[in-house]
Amino acid sequence: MLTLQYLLFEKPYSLSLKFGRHRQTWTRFRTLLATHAAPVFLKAVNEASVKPRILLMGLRRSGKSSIQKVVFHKMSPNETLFLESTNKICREDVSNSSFVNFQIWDFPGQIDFFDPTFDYEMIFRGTGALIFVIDSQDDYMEALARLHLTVTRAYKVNPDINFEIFIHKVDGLSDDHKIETQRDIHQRANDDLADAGLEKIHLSFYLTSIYDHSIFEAFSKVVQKLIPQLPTLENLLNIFISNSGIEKAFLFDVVSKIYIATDSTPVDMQTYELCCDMIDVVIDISCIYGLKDDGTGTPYDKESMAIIKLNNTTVLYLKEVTKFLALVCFVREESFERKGLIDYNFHCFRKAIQEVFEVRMKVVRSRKHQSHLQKNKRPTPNGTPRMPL
Ligand SMILES: Nc1nc2c(ncn2[C@@H]2O[C@H](COP(=O)(O)OP(=O)(O)OP(=O)(O)O)[C@@H](O)[C@H]2O)c(=O)[nH]1
Repeated sequence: MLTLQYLLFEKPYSLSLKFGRHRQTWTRFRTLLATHAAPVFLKAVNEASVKPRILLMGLRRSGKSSIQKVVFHKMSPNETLFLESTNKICREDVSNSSFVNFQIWDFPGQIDFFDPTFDYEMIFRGTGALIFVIDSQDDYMEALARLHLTVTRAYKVNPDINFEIFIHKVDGLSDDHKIETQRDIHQRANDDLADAGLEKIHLSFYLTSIYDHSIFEAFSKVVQKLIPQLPTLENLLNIFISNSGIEKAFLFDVVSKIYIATDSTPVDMQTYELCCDMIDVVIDISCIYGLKDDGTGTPYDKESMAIIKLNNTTVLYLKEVTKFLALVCFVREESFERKGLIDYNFHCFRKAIQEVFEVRMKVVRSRKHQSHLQKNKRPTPNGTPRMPL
């Protein structure tokens, strides 16, 4: 066992790992904190008081409200057939966990940028990501024109926005047709930007459908770009898996099934789907057998953990990390024989995650306190000092 100590904002930050295979991890861990943690926290401090905003835009009936309902409200995809058209901007706070914390604004399809009552400058100024939904089963020429108008307007106001294009409803397309549609939309959207001299704007494209996990995966990637602690989380996961004989690990927001971080090995869709299914199984079984007789208690708490053995010598291992986060790992059967080692390293990993969060909260609290003091220092309009609250 080796204990690592590093001073972070004058707070001793320690992580003890039992090293299964590699013994030089402490150097990597120290480098991680030095290179990532400090700048990441400073960014978090600056942004902590403002919740990043995600806008859902696109033509009428492209599927915006359905996406929001399926991802964040557990609505079944078939029920979205009965959703009514949105006729005003709907805002919603998503504050599931310490890291997933943002606002989603669902826009009506017919929004008009030239309408003087629509203050798009104010809206785009505080936006982290703009998701533009294109219905791939429909003729998308009008959608592309609207995309161009939206992106150019938004970029002028706020060049830091992430532009995320969901080529949606791909469940109705064959595999070849999907690839062809994505290529065509990608080409046309970028050509339009190049014609306007705006080739520096980067658009990210995703093929999505509410009828499979693609919408959760795409949303995970959108949200990850807004989490300032992402590099720290990824590096902690890398250290954890390499010392525990784990093949792949995801840090999940249990409520939305968005994965907020994973290690640096590539993600494949099937692995992600298995993890989502496992979370569903755990929560469903907990809801039946995990609550008290009078129905009180929560289906997900400190004790939550699950092991599922697949028939291909792989083991799925789920453990609670915080009130809203779960770690889901893929382990080979032979590596899972050293479960004690995995559990010990997991314990250290969880502690590290909690400390990352605590430091952030501490700084947020002190900032709030300082701004409160400053507010009270300012004289009142008639010149008398303010009473301390
Ligand atoms: N096949 C398929 N249909 C979808 C998908 N997502 C949404 N839909 C359907 O598309 C229709 C329109 O969905 P909405 O979510 O109401 O669309 P919207 O963009 O919010 O529409 P407005 O509120 O009018 O702007 C509904 O009938 C949904 O069931 C998808 O991934 N695949």
